[in-house]
Amino acid sequence: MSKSDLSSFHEALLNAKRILAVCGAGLSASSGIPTFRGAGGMWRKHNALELATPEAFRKDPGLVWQFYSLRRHKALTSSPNAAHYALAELARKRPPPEFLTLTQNVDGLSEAAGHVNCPLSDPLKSIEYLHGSLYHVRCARVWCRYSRFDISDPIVPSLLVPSEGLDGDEASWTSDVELPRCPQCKTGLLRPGVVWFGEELDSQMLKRIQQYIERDPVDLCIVIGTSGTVYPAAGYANLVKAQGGKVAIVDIDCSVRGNADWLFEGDAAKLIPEMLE
Ligand SMILES: CC(C)NC(=O)[C@H](Cc1c[nH]c2ccccc12)NC(=O)[C@H](CCCC/N=C(/NCCC(=O)O)S[C@H]1O[C@H](COP(=O)(O)OP(=O)(O)OC[C@H]2O[C@@H](n3cnc4c(N)ncnc43)[C@H](O)[C@@H]2O)[C@@H](O)[C@H]1O)NC(=O)OCc1ccccc1
Repeated sequence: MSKSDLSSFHEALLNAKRILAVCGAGLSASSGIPTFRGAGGMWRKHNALELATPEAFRKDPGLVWQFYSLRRHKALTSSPNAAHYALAELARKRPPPEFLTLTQNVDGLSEAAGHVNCPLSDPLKSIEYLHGSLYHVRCARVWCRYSRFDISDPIVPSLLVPSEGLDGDEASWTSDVELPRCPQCKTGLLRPGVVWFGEELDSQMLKRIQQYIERDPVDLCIVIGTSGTVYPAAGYANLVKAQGGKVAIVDIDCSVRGNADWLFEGDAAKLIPEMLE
């Protein structure tokens, strides 16, 4: 059986009682959302991964807010692709606890495709947002609990994304911009409600995922458009493999991908609908 044998994958999907999907930036790539490692992971001479840290925000909140204002603008003006819809469709056909999706993406495109958690099946989830959302903002002061859902674009006038976008010339952007402030404590800056490097993921969520994987063996793990370099997200497929479950990897470049039962090389937006039909 070749590793890209769709019929054996379909059979495994059909017979699977518990399925896990782990998604990364590659899932949203063909919706026009840049990946982290695409374009060398650089945004204006800054390493995107370095901007996603509490240290960067402490050092230059204006720069970090420009980075996130652009990503909010990009995500708000982008649409889900066929892979987002196919995953949402499978979630409807295989309600919790049959199918759980873990996404590292903060762009809201899975949600926009209707891939949402049904309150009736609480506390069981269809999808877990490992790294938060661009549309959830909260006070940066640890003792202030203020937060809100916010899709305004820009979130404050001075963070308007110049028409030529932020990748344009430096001049179009200054760092002493008027930043969004906390309306509750009046002293704190608001920050994007995403999990930055060095920050803990939501412990309740991590417990739910652990229970999902440990309660009954996961038969099939589908790893979609992720370089598998960021933890704990990158560890779940190996956990499934260690339990005797099977792993399928979908990536535009499978050349460096190791121990999987299936390797489907290509655009997730094209392959996922075929795999999940
Ligand atoms: C870099 C890495 C080594 N560092 C970590 O993992 C760290 C530290 C760490 C913890 N445990 C470890 C164990 C070992 C080593 C290090 C660690 N983890 C943390 O800090 C986590 C928090 C991590 C979350 C960070 N926040 C993000 N996002 C939100 C913000 C934001 O988005 O701005 S991570 C962010 O980057 C990651 C990017 O990875 P991908 O999504 O995979 O994207 P990438 O561009 O890399 O790859 C895209 C893939 O798609 C493919 N592709 C492209 N186009 C397509 C296409 N069209 N179709 C299909 N595939 C495609 C490409 O080929 C490629 O393979 C995503 O997770 C994304 O969410 N917190 C934590 O563990 O807390 C406790 C703790 C803390 C400290 C020390 C110990 C314990």
